[in-house]
Amino acid sequence: MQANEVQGIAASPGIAIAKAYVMQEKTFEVTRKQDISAEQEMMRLREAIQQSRAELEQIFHNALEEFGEDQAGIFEGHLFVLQDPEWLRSIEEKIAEESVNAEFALDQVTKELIQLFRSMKNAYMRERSIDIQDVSRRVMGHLLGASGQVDSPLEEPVIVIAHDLTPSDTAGLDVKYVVGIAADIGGRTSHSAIMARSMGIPAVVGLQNITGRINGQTMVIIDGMDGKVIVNPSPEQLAYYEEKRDIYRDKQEGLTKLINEPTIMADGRRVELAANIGTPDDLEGAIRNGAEGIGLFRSEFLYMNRESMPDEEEQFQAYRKVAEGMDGKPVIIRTLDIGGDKELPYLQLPKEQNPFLGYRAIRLCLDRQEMFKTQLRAILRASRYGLVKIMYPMIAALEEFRQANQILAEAKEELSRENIAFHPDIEVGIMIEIPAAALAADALAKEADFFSIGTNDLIQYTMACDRMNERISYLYQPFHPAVLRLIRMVIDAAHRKGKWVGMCGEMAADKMAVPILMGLGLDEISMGASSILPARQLIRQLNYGQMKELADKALELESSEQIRQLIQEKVAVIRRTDG
Ligand SMILES: C=C(OP(=O)(O)O)C(=O)O
Ligand SMILES: [Mg+2]
Repeated sequence: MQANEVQGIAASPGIAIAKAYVMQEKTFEVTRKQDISAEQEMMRLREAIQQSRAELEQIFHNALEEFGEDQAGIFEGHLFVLQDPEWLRSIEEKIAEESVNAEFALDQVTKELIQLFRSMKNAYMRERSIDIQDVSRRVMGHLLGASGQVDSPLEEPVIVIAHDLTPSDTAGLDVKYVVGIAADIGGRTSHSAIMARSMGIPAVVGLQNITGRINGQTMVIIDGMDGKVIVNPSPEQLAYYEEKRDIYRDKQEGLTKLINEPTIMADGRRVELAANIGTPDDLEGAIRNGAEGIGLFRSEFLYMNRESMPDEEEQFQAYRKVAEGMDGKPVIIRTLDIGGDKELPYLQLPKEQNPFLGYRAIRLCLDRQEMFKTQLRAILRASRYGLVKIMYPMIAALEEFRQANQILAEAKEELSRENIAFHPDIEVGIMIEIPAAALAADALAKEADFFSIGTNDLIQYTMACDRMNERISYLYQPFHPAVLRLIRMVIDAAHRKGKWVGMCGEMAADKMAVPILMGLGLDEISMGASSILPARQLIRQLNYGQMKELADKALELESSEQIRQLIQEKVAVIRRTDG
C-alpha cells in the first residue's frame, strides 16, 4: 500500500477518477435559553416539524420518480422518525419540565436517542442512528431558520467526499455529476453504500478520516472493488487505474446486456438462475443483477444479532417484502438453519462436542415446534403475495421431512380456522446437504416437490472435513468423485420422479463447476447476486449435449485433480469454438 492510498470498506464496485468535492457538514450552534414560554417553544417545534414533513414528502415523491422504491423508502423511513409520537413527546416534556428552548430540547433528546441506537448490537440498527440525525438536522434547520443546503451546485463530474453522506445530503446533490463516493464512516449497509449501489456509482466507506486528507479540487481515485481511495495519484497510478476502469466497464457493459435475458444454453436448454439472500435488503441487488428467482432465502439472518426471536408479524413482513419484490418469480424460503457455526444466544442452546453434527436446523425446529410453527405461519401468510416455496434444511431422514410437513399442516389448519389467507398448494422442498439424504434421494423425491443441493455442507459431511478449518481445506473438494457422484444421484433420483433440482451452495457460483453442473442436468442454480451475470454469460455459451458428455467423462475419473484438468481443457476449447 502506498502512502497516498487509504483503505476502507468496498461499498459499491467500479473505478472512479475525478476531482474531489468535499461536502461541508452543516453545523448548528445550539444554545440553551431559559427565559422562554414553553407554549411558544412547543408551537415553534411543531411548526418546524410540519415544514420538515412537507419537505420530506416532496423529496420522497421526487426520489420515487427518479430512483425508484428503494431510495424513496429511505425518506419514507425519515417520515416515520419525524412522526414518532414518542420522540415528539420526549422533546415537549423537556421543554416543559426544564423550561428550555425547542432547539436545545431537540438537540438533547436526539443525542440520547442516537447514543442508544449506536450501542445496539445489530449493525443495521446502529446505522439507523444516521436517519435520526438526518431528520433532527432538518428540523433544526427550520427552527434556526437556516437552509438545509450549504453546498454550491455541482457543475462537473466529481467524487463526493463526506464525513457521512446522509440521504438528505444525497437528495440535495445533482447526482448526474457524482461519479464516486468516499465517506469517513459507514459500512456495507449504510445509506451511502446502499445509495451508491443502486445508482451504480463506485463507493468506499469507513475510511475514518478521508475528509481530513482531502481538500476540494484534489484529484482522487476510488476503487470500489478493493475498497481503496488514492489521493493525488501519481502518473503510474493514474495509468494503472484508468486501465482497470476500462476493463471493468467493458466487462460490465457486456454483462448488463444480459440482465433481462433468459438463461438459455447454446442448444436451447433453459435453466433458472436465482439469487441467494439473507435479508430483504439483499433483494435490490438480486433484482439489479437479473435474478430469475430467490433460490435460497437464509431466514436465520432475521433471527440473528438481536436479543429475542422475531415474532410472526415481523417475519411475515420480511417474507412478504421479498415475495412482492420478486413479482411472481419463485422465492424459496429456507426455514431456520441455526446451530453449527450460526449461534442464537437467546435460544440458550447447549454446548456440544460436535456442533456441526448436533442439535441444529430441522432437528432443533422439530424439537421446538412452537417456534417452528410461528415461522411456518409467517411463510404461509406471505405465500399470498408471490410465488413462495418452503425448504427444510439438513434433512437426513424421511421421517424428519414428514414430521416437518405435519407441523406445516397444523399451521395451515390454524390459519384456515382463523380465516387467514395463504396459498394452500405451496411447494415444499428439501435441502440435500447430508450424504444420507443424497444416497436416499429416491425415497425423498417421492414426497418432496423439489430438491436444492447445499454443497457447502454436503462437501463437508462427505469428506468429513470442517468447512471452516483452514488447516484441512485441501480436503474440501467440490470436484471429488464422491461429491460429484452424490450430486448426480440426487439429480437423477429427482428427475425420475418428475421433480426439479437446484443447487444453492457456493459450488453453484464456481465457474469451473458450472459446466459440469449443467451437464449433470441441474434445473436451477442459485448464488450471491454479483455472481449471477457472469454465470449467465457462461451458461449461454455452453452446449448442453457437450456438457453432458463432459460430465459423463468426469464421473469416470478418479480424483479431483483429474476432473479439474478435464474441465479446464474441454471448456476452454468449447468456449473458443462456440462462443
Ligand atoms: C447453502 C448451504 O447452506 P448454508 O451455507 O447456509 O449452510 C449449503 O450448505 O450449501
Ligand atoms: Mg447448509
